[in-house]
Amino acid sequence: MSSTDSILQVSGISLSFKGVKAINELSFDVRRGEICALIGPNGAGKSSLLNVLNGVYRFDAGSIVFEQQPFKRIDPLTAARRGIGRTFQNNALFKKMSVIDNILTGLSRHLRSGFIEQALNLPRARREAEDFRRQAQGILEFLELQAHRDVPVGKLSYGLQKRVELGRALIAGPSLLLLDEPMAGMNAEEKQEMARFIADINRDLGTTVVLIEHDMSVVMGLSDHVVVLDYGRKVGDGTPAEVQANPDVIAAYLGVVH
Ligand SMILES: Nc1ncnc2c1ncn2[C@@H]1O[C@H](COP(=O)(O)OP(=O)(O)OP(=O)(O)O)[C@@H](O)[C@H]1O
Repeated sequence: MSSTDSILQVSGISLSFKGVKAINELSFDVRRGEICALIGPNGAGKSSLLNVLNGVYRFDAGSIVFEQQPFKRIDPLTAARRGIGRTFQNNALFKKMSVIDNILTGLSRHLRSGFIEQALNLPRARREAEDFRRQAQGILEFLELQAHRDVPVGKLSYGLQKRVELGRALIAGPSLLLLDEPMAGMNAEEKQEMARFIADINRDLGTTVVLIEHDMSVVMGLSDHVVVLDYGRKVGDGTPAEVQANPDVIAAYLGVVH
């Protein structure tokens, strides 16, 4: 793979918490336009890795190149501005706010008008607000959430709430979308729907996706590329079929109940 094919190059990164190596000399590439799944037993370092990739944690060693630009001291705001979107394991939506207003919170980092302009509802702030609502409307349609537009998020089913969270990450137009267990806690039907939306985002919007998922049938059906972690180290990297046949991966999973 040439370097222009890859959107993300992780080279030899390590991260420790008081002597615990959460990530240990990890290297892998994510190809532009692919869906890459991160799998591995509990505590393998998957969430820590997503936290490194969107600037929540700072890695101790190694290097990361995103969109041909190195990043060392990136923070979540800069990561978002550079095109890295993220959802979390436990969603952090505003339960009393409507679906559309929750989705709009995903744009607050992109405001061009200042606080005073917004408070006084000056023309630039007004135009910006209209622009943002149009974008949110587009996301609602894409994720088939129009019927729930004005409903407080807390009144929606769990599966729909997770879809709103996806919309909130999507409205900022990320080129790389990091999803931390997007199907956790869902029933089979909700999982299938979420998998369909992730595939649609990837195909129709061209968004590269890196996701953490425990359900192997979802991973195998949805991803182009699978990276397997165990104790912070990479133990497998390839297509779903390659990874499934890898003896090290089988060993890492033996006896592990997910
Ligand atoms: N903020 C933190 N402080 C201290 N230790 C941490 C912190 N975050 C993660 N760890 C440790 O780093 C290791 C990797 O944890 P991490 O949550 O990244 O694993 P994971 O693969 O995402 O697990 P899970 O599937 O359970 O979410 C674990 O030993 C964990 O206890």
